[in-house]
Amino acid sequence: MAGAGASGVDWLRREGAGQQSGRRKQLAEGSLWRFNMAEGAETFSLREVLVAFTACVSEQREVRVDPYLAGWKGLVRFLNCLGTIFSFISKDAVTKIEIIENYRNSDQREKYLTVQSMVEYELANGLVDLQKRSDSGCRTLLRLHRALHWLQMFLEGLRTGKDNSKTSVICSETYNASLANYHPWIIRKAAGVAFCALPTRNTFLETMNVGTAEEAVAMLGDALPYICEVYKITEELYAQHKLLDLP
Ligand SMILES: CCCCCCCCCCCCC/C=C/[C@@H](O)[C@H](COP(=O)(O)O)NC(=O)CCCCCCCCCCCCCCC
Repeated sequence: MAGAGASGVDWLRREGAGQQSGRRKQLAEGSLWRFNMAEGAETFSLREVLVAFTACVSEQREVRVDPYLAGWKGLVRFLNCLGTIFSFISKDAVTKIEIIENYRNSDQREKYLTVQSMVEYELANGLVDLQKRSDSGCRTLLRLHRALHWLQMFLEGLRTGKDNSKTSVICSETYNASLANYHPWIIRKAAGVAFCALPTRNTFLETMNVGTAEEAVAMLGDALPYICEVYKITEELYAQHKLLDLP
């Protein structure tokens, strides 16, 4: 993939974005993700999150659900480290992650192995409500998918920002340009207040537990193309099936 690995940081190739290694096959099957997530409970490392997203896209360009959820779980852990002011956001993300995880643990788990198989299965079986809010996998994942767009822009803003830039400004600008369009006034207001509690860019990058701010920036540069790819494939799939406006 263009861009990935170009900076000479080889953690991505080692960890998941390289060839179809034995470990990647395990990742594809999902077992390792569930194991890791149970083990890794309290700590946060950006590396773990980014590795999860780099392992999402299969050779057939399908988006694997388990690493997708593992990536989000890691982000939620990070959000929890930032303080209770963010709990209303992490609670919502957890609810959505759990809805999809429950499908992955149900009798129909194989149908939810990839986003493509989930869409096909739910549409073919009339499980997607086009008129009103439901707990379908398609509708739930769409909320995370929209948030992934924000994440992509936010991480890019952090990566390219100046040393002394304000994380709160990067966060609110990217939020206003993406996710805010789907949120009512009250949520936008609460989010705006929470953003004010964010530390400066360099402190924020150091909180990611991957070394210095420069090392975190290099890692973001390596991983972002993979996050963009996950977003793009999902966006195209949802557009093709006219699912982008699910209530
Ligand atoms: C770094 C600071 C993180 C700021 C997070 C920015 C995103 C702000 C999202 C505000 C969401 C507020 C909570 C409620 C949302 C729901 O109304 C709304 C609609 O749901 P519904 O249709 O079921 O009613 N839900 C959503 O849009 C899904 C939101 C999911 C947000 C997950 C955000 C996780 C953020 C992780 C941050 C990690 C920072 C990156 C570091 C490497």
